[in-house]
Amino acid sequence: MLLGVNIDHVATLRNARGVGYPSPMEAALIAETHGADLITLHLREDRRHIKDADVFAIKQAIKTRMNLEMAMTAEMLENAITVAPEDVCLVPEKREEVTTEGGLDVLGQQEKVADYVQTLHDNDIRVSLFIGADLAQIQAAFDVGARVIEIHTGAYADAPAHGRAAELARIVQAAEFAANLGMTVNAGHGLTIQNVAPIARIPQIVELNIGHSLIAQAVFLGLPKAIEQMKEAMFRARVAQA
Ligand SMILES: CC(=O)[C@@H](O)[C@H](O)COP(=O)(O)O
Ligand SMILES: NCC(=O)COP(=O)(O)O
Repeated sequence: MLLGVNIDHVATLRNARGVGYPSPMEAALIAETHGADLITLHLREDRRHIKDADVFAIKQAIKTRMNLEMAMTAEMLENAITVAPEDVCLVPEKREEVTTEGGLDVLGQQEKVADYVQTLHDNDIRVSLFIGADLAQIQAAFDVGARVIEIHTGAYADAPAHGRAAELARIVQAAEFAANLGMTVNAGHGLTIQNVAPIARIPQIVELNIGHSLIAQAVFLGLPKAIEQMKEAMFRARVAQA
């Protein structure tokens, strides 16, 4: 199981004072040196954390691969084609949101999503759609040509203890459904060292993208240790499940 380290919130800390540190570039290089299988970053329309210069510079510097998260806008599409990351993950964005609240509504905009998927594929960029654990949305993702999805685990992560099992069951069913379609299944959002194991035990999920909680842990433990702890938790869960 692969770990994508999302470095958005290194940029949040940097931007708090408008200085050049902590550097998202340095975080990306440390992360991939200490176990990250890929680097994920979300270039939001409002640039509240990651900036355009971060994306261009990090793409040149990393040795693993870049998973660039972006909204479906002409500006972001042009950026993606110029930067040419290995992966683009299309995510919904609302200016007023604190974080990504829901999955992409593929069903309600199939033609538009299909156009973005095709254009990115034509530029040799693999496309993942960030969607909720919703079978109709997964089918729509397949129908518009996407062969990778990232299941939004926020509802699971935010669920109260008595509601978590139901959210987990939805993710298990969604992962099985997507894998049966031949899709690559990733997952992410709100995952922590405390809640990651049940998600890591889902055999069809091949990659987790984790950012906020990992960077938070890094404040106290350092980034290498935080990554090591997360990979250990994922590995133990996987082995226990086997
Ligand atoms: C798409 C997703 O779940 C994460 O990448 C999240 O968007 C991180 O960025 P924010 O914390 O700014 O929402
Ligand atoms: N797509 C999920 C991601 O990249 C990281 O989300 P989070 O761990 O910051 O909530």
